[in-house]
Amino acid sequence: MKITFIGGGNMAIAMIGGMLKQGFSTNQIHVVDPSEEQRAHLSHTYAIECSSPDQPLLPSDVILFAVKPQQLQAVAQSLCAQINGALVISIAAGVRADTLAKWLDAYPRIVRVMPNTPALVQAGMSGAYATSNVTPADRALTERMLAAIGEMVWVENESEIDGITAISGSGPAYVFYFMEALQAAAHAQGFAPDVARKLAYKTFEGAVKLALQSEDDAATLRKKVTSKGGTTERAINALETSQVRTTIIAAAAAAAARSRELGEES
Ligand SMILES: NC(=O)C1=CN([C@@H]2O[C@H](COP(=O)(O)OP(=O)(O)OC[C@H]3O[C@@H](n4cnc5c(N)ncnc54)[C@H](OP(=O)(O)O)[C@@H]3O)[C@@H](O)[C@H]2O)C=CC1
Ligand SMILES: O=C(O)[C@@H]1CCC=N1
Repeated sequence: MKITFIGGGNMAIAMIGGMLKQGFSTNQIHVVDPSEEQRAHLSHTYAIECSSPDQPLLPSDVILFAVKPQQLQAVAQSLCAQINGALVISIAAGVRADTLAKWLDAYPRIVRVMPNTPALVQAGMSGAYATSNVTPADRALTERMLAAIGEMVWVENESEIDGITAISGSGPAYVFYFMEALQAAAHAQGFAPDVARKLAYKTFEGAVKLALQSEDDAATLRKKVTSKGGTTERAINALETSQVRTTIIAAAAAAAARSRELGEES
């Protein structure tokens, strides 16, 4: 399988890094990016071949669009004549498959994927939607690629990709936000930055590990930490009073709405 990434930014790097660690070889991956500095960085770090957008595409089984949603129309139209029967995958937030198909002169075989950056450490979570002309072999190709960077689910309705974007696509940023806050809290308790970081990160690691291995749901695990009249109860009460739970749900809804909006704008 040969894959050409169109765009070598943050998400492409996370996918490529994860794929290379999981058995893909450097000659299976090619990247097109306009920045000479970015191409040099990718070639140097991952030993993969990179080219600029004005050079012809190399023959590929998969052409994966990893540019910003606002860049996708111009980029897709400029490459339309060079798709040559490859499976087209787009990871751009919001942009609908039929919109991309139109920019590619009614190209029929398109899969929309919403990955996330933990792909870099093979702990990614991706959602995928296939248009009706995507073949079983195309699905298998997509699954092979996504299995290398973590877990994946197929969705039947394209609109579900907006929800996936809001939860697992953007989700790592919400988690990092909470980690930043916990680290700041540790610092406020007088711990040095390196100790504060360790306390916060290891607490996340331990809680996630426990939740993944436990038969208890998250609410039960939380209650097991919360002694009656104790310290955790005070903290959880403060979170509830500040409506943190409601705010997280509203934040994810705002992300899903932005995904739909990006679809309307494109
Ligand atoms: N970051 C994330 O966690 C996730 C991102 N996504 C989606 O992935 C896509 C990429 O996001 P992200 O990696 O964060 O963005 P980046 O801006 O980091 O990467 C996009 C890259 O595409 C390059 N580019 C611009 N024009 C062209 C062109 N003509 N040909 C080839 N490459 C080009 C950009 O170069 P330059 O900067 O010079 O313009 C940039 O290096 C977006 O559509 C986003 O919605 C999906 C899931 C998660
Ligand atoms: O913020 C964004 O728009 C992209 C999509 C999901 C994560 N990053």
